[in-house]
Amino acid sequence: MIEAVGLRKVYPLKQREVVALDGVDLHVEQGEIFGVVGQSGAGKSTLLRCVNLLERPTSGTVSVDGRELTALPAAGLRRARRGIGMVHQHFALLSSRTVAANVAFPLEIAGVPRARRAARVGELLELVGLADKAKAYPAQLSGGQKQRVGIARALASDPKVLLSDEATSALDPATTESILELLRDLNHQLGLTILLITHEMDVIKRICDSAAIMENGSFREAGKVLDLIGTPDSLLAASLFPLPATDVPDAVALTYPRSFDEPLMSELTRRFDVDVNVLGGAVENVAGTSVGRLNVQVRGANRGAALRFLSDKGLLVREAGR
Ligand SMILES: Nc1ncnc2c1ncn2[C@@H]1O[C@H](COP(=O)(O)OP(=O)(O)OP(=O)(O)O)[C@@H](O)[C@H]1O
Repeated sequence: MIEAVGLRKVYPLKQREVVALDGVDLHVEQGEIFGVVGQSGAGKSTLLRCVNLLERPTSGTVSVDGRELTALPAAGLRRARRGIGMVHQHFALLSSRTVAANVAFPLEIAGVPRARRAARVGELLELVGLADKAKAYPAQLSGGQKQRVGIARALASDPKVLLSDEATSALDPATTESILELLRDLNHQLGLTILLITHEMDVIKRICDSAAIMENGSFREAGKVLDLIGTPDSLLAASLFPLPATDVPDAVALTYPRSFDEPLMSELTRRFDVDVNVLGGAVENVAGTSVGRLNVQVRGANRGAALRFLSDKGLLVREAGR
């Protein structure tokens, strides 16, 4: 659905050049939520702006829904952009307009007649759970409600793709959760493809099907979240489930790349007569699967065979202690 190939963006400054994107290949499938995570300055916002061509890449191509945006003339690009909604970190609402008028704004610009506009705004406010706030002004809303208005406005032209620029960074944890849930619901209900940028690993854990870790203008790692977690030495797995360094003897770091029905640890102690002591870590539900990483001390004469058993079962096993 979104295909970017060899994206480079160089900002020429007076003294030097800033390479904000350094050869990014992005592949977002239809109907998935793809999260790009990275620290400040990694190039995330530049990437998002290059995807809808708010910013023209220095080189490389961008296609959305089969159309190469980088090859379109200005009028074609304006039309294509209607198929791409955008949600902003600080909501970007017009303070002098009511909630309904904010949501109607892109429809007015597109020349949609008044009656159709009103009906569509009603549907959109219903969709984001704000039907009772149509006449309120942005100043009368909470942060989460403002972001719901931002989302409704982004969906006004019925886009197939939604770009989210740190949509939850200005929100408290409970509100973040409810906005992420809304994005997940919209993704399911409307088949909406979502490309989001975030600096919060939790956002990736909560709602993303695929993810990329961005550093210095390029992707260090990209793919399906569950595949990446199951890849040995995955940076994403280590970032999603950080393990403290341990100097406990005979410790191993175990990665669970999928759910296991059987009680592996009790089977381990029974079959191999080893002592197992969980030192730390977490296993959590990601995309309906229990995945995570644990530091576990495994001691006993059959330790080697016990670890081989875990690896044969599909866990990733790494020596962690001395
Ligand atoms: N208009 C611009 N002119 C010059 N340099 C820019 C411009 N926009 C971004 N940059 C530089 O490009 C690099 C990437 O910036 P970008 O905003 O894309 O990163 P980011 O990962 O989104 O960071 P943040 O999370 O802080 O928004 C940074 O070094 C930034 O200073």
